[in-house]
Amino acid sequence: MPRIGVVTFPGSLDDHDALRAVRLAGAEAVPLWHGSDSTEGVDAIVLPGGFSYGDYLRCGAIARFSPVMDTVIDAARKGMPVLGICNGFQLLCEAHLLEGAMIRNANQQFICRDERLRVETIDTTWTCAFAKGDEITIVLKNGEGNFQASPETLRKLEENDQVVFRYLDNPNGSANDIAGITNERGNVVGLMPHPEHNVEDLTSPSLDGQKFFESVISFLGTRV
Ligand SMILES: NC(=O)CC[C@H](N)C(=O)O
Repeated sequence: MPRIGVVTFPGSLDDHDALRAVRLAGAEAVPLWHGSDSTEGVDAIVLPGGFSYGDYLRCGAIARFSPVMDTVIDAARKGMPVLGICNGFQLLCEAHLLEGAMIRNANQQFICRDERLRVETIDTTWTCAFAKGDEITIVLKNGEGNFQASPETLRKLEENDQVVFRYLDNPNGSANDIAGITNERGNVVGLMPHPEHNVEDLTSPSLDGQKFFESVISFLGTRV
């Protein structure tokens, strides 16, 4: 059974939902602590949503220096699947595992609502169970979800097929309607909406989040 770690930082909020989503998808969920420099031999890592270090400086700017991040960065560079959800996506940008940065939502408000997204590429470890062009519903909830990057970086992301999700109805001013991106290798994915909240009928209008976790489990199963 694949082992998927979820890191808890001071101020993480959605680590328990991420652990539950991993378990429901059929993998072993391994809690990881930000202060440890070990990732306990896991096969993949989720950086969850929340308010690490109270969002001081910029969201994710302090958590990026947690001891565990050196190990996460090293593993990601060697190809380990890493998923950053919301605060986790902000953290991946701060750690330079993904390009671009998040600023305040264009309306200066915290936005919490279901979002329609289009899956733009399935060539990643976290989206291979989708079909290209799938339209899915995933909940969004953040204050700094407005993705921005230089014109050169945006061009590169588009040309290399590194835009993974786009908003159908851009809620926050993100450049090119970008809701999520990947690195060149396709093993590191970050997105602002929260797939771990869309895995159960009881609490969600869609189960579209399940496929993120099924994707990585199927990817890990094909790897020797
Ligand atoms: N849901 C989250 O992960 C929130 C991320 C961050 N604290 C923000 O408000 O933008």
